[in-house]
Amino acid sequence: MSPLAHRRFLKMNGLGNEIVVLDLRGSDVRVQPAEARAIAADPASRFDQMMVLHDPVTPGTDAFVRIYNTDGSEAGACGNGTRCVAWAMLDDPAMARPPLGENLLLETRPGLLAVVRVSPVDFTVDMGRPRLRWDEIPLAEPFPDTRRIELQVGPIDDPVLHSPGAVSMGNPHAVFFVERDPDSYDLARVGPLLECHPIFPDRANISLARVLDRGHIRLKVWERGAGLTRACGTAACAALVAAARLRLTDREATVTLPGGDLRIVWGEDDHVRMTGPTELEHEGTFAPSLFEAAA
Ligand SMILES: N[C@@H](CCC[C@H](N)C(=O)O)C(=O)O
Repeated sequence: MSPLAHRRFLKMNGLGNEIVVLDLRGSDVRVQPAEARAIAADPASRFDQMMVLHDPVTPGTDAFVRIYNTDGSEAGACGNGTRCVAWAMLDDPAMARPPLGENLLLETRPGLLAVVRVSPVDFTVDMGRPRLRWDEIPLAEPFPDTRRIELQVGPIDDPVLHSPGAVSMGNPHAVFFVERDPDSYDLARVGPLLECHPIFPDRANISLARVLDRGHIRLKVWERGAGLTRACGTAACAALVAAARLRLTDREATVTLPGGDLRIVWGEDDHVRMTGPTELEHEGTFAPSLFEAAA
């Protein structure tokens, strides 16, 4: 039987980005990709990302968090999920471990994330420094300037999408700036092709960004390993960074996604901070039968 059978989980969302939080602290259980896919396929535990809590690795941190996409792949970062983890670790009766104050320090594969509570359900996450060098993103070939990389969709002399900014927020992002409403593009069709384009050796999250004014971006995201989602925190950070690098916006903006608004600030200390809400939907336990096909 899978060690995940009968485990309790929380189904949450961050602006409609579907998140499952699973606490594996105190055990050495690791989620296998097939188990993650089985959990995502069940309507009760459907997720865009599953945030799995493990015992802290670095002294002074509150937990080590592994992040799984719907397709079972692991992601280095998830902004909306990080806020949900913070809520769970502070407020869920089974996951909260006093004495935790109102702040947390979480660790993920790429680094540390400091989280500050700003209301009962809103959190600010310090998402760290954007990585902008081609080999850090990573891209498959050298681009001295990642503000606009050579990549286009459509006819060579009249592309539909072209020259995205490339940014890593702990995970790879390509941000295409568009003139029309992002909903008027068929992102469900071009997203999978761009996600797996050979220029992105680790695949990439693909965003369409329309700058409404210097403090406001409208964004739609095709997520690596998860598809179209209602919100993506790291994509919102990447879009603000890509836009500010091109002087299209200031270093602070509201990013409006299908699920709602995130406030993003790229500070003078080079750290990107994201503020947004969390919502608890329900809790549940994984039925053993969920994992039969995954065994
Ligand atoms: N929804 C997340 C980002 C999820 C990770 C992504 N699909 C990847 O593989 O990098 C967010 O809120 O940041």
